[in-house]
Amino acid sequence: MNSLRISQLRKTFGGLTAVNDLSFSVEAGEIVGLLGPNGSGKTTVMNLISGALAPDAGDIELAGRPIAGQAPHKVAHAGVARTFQLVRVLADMDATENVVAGLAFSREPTWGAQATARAGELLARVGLARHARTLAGELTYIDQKRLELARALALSPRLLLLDEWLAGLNPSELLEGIALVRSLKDEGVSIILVEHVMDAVHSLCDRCVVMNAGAKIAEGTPAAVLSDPEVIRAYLGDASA
Ligand SMILES: Nc1ncnc2c1ncn2[C@@H]1O[C@H](COP(=O)(O)OP(=O)(O)OP(=O)(O)O)[C@@H](O)[C@H]1O
Repeated sequence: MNSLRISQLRKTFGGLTAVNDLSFSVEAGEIVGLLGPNGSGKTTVMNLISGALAPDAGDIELAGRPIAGQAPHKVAHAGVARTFQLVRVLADMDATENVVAGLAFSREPTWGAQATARAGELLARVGLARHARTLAGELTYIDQKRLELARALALSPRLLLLDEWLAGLNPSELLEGIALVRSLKDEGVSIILVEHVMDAVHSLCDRCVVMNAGAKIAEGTPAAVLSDPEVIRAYLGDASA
């Protein structure tokens, strides 16, 4: 049971309410798109789920266990892994070592030859087999994104948080990326996708939650929410601001 339940989640920064009584859930093997204009609170929600930030109020439960306000390593052990909007890799270590570092922090840590072999499998999975010994800092931007995903998968996540992971890919890389994300869903991983690439949202998301100014303004299938007048107004208002 990989489901995530978020209820009445709230986070303020000084006088600004970045997340305003937000509630939604993600079922096992479901991909939920978290959408909204710039500054609507999406990354803050990801930070609250992963433990990078503690909420001011509200509950977050993963597979029935409360995780809100716990330290990031505890949340990771509970089964939450993430990629970042701005890629974070260990630049002076090679791709294999980056993934081995992830494996050391997983729920069932592995080291040595077993970890190296597992890292090789994960690198192959994300299309990086030929760069196993390339320094992470020397990888292209796209390959660093792949590496970050391999490291997230090293945690054997129940829930994967993808923050604009498909942004900046060329059309063929995008198709590969979409197929990869879909294969994770097929394995039962629950996924929250923060994404501005609408082709990806349409083809991957079972459901979308749309935020504006910290609050949920719509929830439903990609087609339904993206034709919702309030959603269109929120995006156009943002674009013309
Ligand atoms: N650490 C922080 N301190 C103060 N304000 C913050 C902090 N983090 C986010 N905010 C503010 O909270 C609001 C929501 O920001 P957030 O980054 O969550 O939005 P977003 O929807 O992810 O935006 P984008 O699509 O541009 O990444 C913004 O007004 C932002 O300036």
